[in-house]
Amino acid sequence: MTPIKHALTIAGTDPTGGAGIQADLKTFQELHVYGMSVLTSIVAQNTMGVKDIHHLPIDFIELQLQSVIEDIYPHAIKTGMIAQKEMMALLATKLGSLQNVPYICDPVMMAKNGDPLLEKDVRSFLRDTLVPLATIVTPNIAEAEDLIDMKIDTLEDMKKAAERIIHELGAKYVVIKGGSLNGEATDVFYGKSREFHILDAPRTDTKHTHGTGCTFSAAITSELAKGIPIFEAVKKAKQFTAAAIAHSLNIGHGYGPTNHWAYRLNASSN
Ligand SMILES: Nc1ncnc2c1ncn2[C@@H]1O[C@H](COP(=O)(O)OP(=O)(O)O)[C@@H](O)[C@H]1O
Ligand SMILES: Cc1ncc(COP(=O)(O)O)c(N)n1
Repeated sequence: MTPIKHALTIAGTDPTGGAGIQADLKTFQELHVYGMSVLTSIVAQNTMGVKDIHHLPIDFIELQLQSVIEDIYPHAIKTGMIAQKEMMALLATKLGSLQNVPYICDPVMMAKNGDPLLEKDVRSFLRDTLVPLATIVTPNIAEAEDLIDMKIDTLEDMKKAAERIIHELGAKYVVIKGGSLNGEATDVFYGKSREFHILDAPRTDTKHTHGTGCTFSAAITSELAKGIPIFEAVKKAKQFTAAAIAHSLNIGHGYGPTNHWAYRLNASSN
């Protein structure tokens, strides 16, 4: 029997189930990894936007993390919405002390409608604390622009930004997600081997992309938990997310959620 792999997400919540912790757990389950979660912030949000955010006390985040680690040791860990400097400092200490656990840093900054999940003044702290520890960091265009303070309009810009994220900020690998640029849905993968890989998928003409970034990074986390090599993990995550967007559910009144079970249905019909 294949041994069970466990993945942990440390992130904020989305009560409508499309993004944040909820999207991560659905993705882990679909990719046959046992999912665990540590909550950082409880977010009153839906597909239309963010109404309010309640941050959990630092001691309580630490206690949740300790409760998981001492009992069911994760094979991979991702962070999503980490909104306060104190949270970043705690997680940098804790994640820095874990040996050989792949760490996927999704530098979440805002919801799909543009509402902030992370205030501007703490973004540089994220860049300096968590990003350098990452096995892979997964910014979208706006997040990459923020991390290295440069405008990104073209594929060439994405490649330059990827180089700077690796060589200046210190993550091992990066995938910059091009979902918000025009044309195909093109992402750029780059890392310590200094090779670029361009990941293309046809763009689905839809506004229902709430939670795509969370889903993508959670899928990478699942594959790394299974011990899959990093570029293979990113390719699988791209396919998983593309299927989830292509078969999005058309529910809610704003930027609707993706379909986390679409990849499974596609796979079983092939
Ligand atoms: N309309 C779309 N059609 C197909 N793929 C998409 C679309 N929008 C985003 N993607 C893909 O979904 C993944 C998540 O990207 P993106 O939506 O840019 O992240 P975020 O949610 O962090 O803004 C990337 O692989 C991106 O290329
Ligand atoms: C708690 C939380 N985390 C992240 C996102 C962004 O999601 P995405 O960029 O995947 O649409 C969100 N809306 N809420």
